[in-house]
Amino acid sequence: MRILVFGAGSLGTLVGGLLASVHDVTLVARDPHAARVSAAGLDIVGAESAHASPAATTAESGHSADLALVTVKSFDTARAADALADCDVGAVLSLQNGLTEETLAARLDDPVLAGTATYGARLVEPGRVECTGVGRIVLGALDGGPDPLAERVGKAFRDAGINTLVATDMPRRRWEKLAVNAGINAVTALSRVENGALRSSDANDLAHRAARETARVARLERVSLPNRVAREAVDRVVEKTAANRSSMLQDVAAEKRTEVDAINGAVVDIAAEHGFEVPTNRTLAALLRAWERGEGIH
Ligand SMILES: NC(=O)C1=CN([C@@H]2O[C@H](COP(=O)(O)OP(=O)(O)OC[C@H]3O[C@@H](n4cnc5c(N)ncnc54)[C@H](O)[C@@H]3O)[C@@H](O)[C@H]2O)C=CC1
Ligand SMILES: CC(C)(CO)C(=O)C(=O)O
Repeated sequence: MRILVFGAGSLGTLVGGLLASVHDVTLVARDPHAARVSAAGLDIVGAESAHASPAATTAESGHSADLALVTVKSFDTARAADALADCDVGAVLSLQNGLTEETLAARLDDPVLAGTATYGARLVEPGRVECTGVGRIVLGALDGGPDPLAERVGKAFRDAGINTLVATDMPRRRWEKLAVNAGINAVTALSRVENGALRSSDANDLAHRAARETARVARLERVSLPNRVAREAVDRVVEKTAANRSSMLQDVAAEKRTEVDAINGAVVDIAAEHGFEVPTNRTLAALLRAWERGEGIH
């Protein structure tokens, strides 16, 4: 399969590097990473280890591929979609956090698949990515149900040794992941604690409230996600990732823009479309945006 990875930073470089063992992969990245991969290939270290030699470029458009993976941060999705509109791709798959597939689907005529990733990745330096945890890619039709295209993409991932599940219930899975991220990411980022601190602190209640509100909005969107399931998902992920610093906490610590708009912000916006108020998500989003503005992050 010819695969374009749009936005090869941490996750895109790891997944693209693994896919390159059996597929024809091109990374769209920024220099000096793109130049380094073009010249000397890339090293995957940590929980996975390999040397891979995908093509790499800084050119955003004009590509042709069977599949485009979108791995930019959620706030760069619209720009990625506009660049992909000038590429000839058979399908698009997002592995991002937050609700980004709608942005892609609204701007592209190509079929858009939904995906989630629990692999951990960190770009250590140009040309070198660390796999900080072997997780799983889950992908499937954006609206749910069986999908031959998703099956083909899933097989291509598995052929490259990537732990992959093709799911027929992506709407529920996306909203459950959104509930987890809405609860854990914003609360840990604002209180500057590891995920495990949510086991016992007052912040635990805040995370549960954000997740329950997200479940309520999912149901308004006709996605079956009971409050209890969303709350238990938060508790399960807190237990499994107790020692982790959430991606949003890492962004705040590095004084980088967060993905709050595609997580808590998306919950607020979709709730508003239904005339529904989500005060916990609204407050969390407002605090994070106030921090971003205060830091001068755009
Ligand atoms: N890193 C991880 O372990 C995981 C990340 N994710 C999600 O995956 C997404 C990506 O995360 P990371 O890889 O950590 O972010 P990252 O910031 O390391 O990578 C994104 C890359 O896209 C590049 N990019 C953005 N616009 C571009 C453009 N127009 N042309 C070329 N390159 C462009 C950036 O330069 C950056 O290197 C996020 O939504 C994140 O939440 C999900 C699961 C795990
Ligand atoms: C699951 C969780 C909360 C793990 O830290 C995550 O997805 C993130 O940090 O973005």
